[in-house]
Amino acid sequence: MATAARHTHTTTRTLAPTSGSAPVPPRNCKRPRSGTDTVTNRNHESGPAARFSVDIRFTDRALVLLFPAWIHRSSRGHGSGVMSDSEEESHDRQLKFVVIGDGACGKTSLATRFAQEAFGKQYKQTIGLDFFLKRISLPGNLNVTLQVWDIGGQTLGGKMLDKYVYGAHAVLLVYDITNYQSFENLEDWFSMVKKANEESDVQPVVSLVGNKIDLEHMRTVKADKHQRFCQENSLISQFVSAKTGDSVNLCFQRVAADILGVKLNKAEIEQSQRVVKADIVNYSQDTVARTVNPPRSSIVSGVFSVFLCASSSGR
Ligand SMILES: Nc1nc2c(ncn2[C@@H]2O[C@H](COP(=O)(O)OP(=O)(O)OP(=O)(O)O)[C@@H](O)[C@H]2O)c(=O)[nH]1
Repeated sequence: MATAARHTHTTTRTLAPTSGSAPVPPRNCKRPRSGTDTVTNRNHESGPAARFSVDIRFTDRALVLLFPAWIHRSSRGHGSGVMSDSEEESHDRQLKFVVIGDGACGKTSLATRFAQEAFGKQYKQTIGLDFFLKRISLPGNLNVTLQVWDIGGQTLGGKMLDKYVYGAHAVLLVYDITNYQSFENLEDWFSMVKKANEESDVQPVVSLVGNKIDLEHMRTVKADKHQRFCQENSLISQFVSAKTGDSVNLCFQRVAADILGVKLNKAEIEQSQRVVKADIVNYSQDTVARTVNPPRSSIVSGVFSVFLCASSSGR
């Protein structure tokens, strides 16, 4: 992750529990502000433990989130702030996972299922960026904390997207298996990933993730199309359901294991394929807004105000 660059600014923001409202943009957007602001982040647990400060560092190329040390060592994501002495002493490796793909393909649901073991039927568009933390264990007593950056589907073509992606250890390219357009648009998302990391020494491990496999009967993207895309681009192939939890943990574990050169055995793979029984619902096309990305020229990118400010000062 890049930390040194010509123009480096640091500011601190306090991430507060959920309420669903978007952050208020600062009045002067010429430069990143320093000091502490309160950002309302809908994906964070409520309660005092969910409140913590994050240093945000802007560089020419990247946006870097610096989490407080206790979060790095905490065993649960999103601020379960109670630690034992032994936890205090351990220090995990952190990996940055960026989750991208069209709006409504299920990125937030995937991250929420993974980090919080929860699923919401209602669609709430992610504005800009949201993030989650979760510690996982890999074979060989290897603990690793995953920073999951959930990028709003409307950011494609926006100014900040390459900064979010730069320096990622892993990129999950997510599409909805019932929505062909969301698969087709992955070409654009993938091109952006390659461009963003052109000058980076480390290239991310990229995985193609077909989500909503609980809706197999509505599939419009054939599995062989998915496999071909993986073969042509050397991607890790995965199918998941954020709704049922099918293969969600495995999805993150496989990629983390690949990055760290760890082999998962059959028992570990089977254990990670835990499925939650879900009701079969009549999945009406009208009930879920399909915000497939429009042509590039008409994209309006909405991001946290602080990130827009960084954009205008970083170049
Ligand atoms: N049936 C089914 N529905 C899902 C699944 N994953 C997500 N959804 C639904 O799809 C809708 C969109 O999910 P989100 O996770 O908000 O999508 P997103 O990709 O984060 O969307 P943006 O914030 O616009 O980028 C929601 O109504 C979810 O409940 C899944 O695995 N199966």
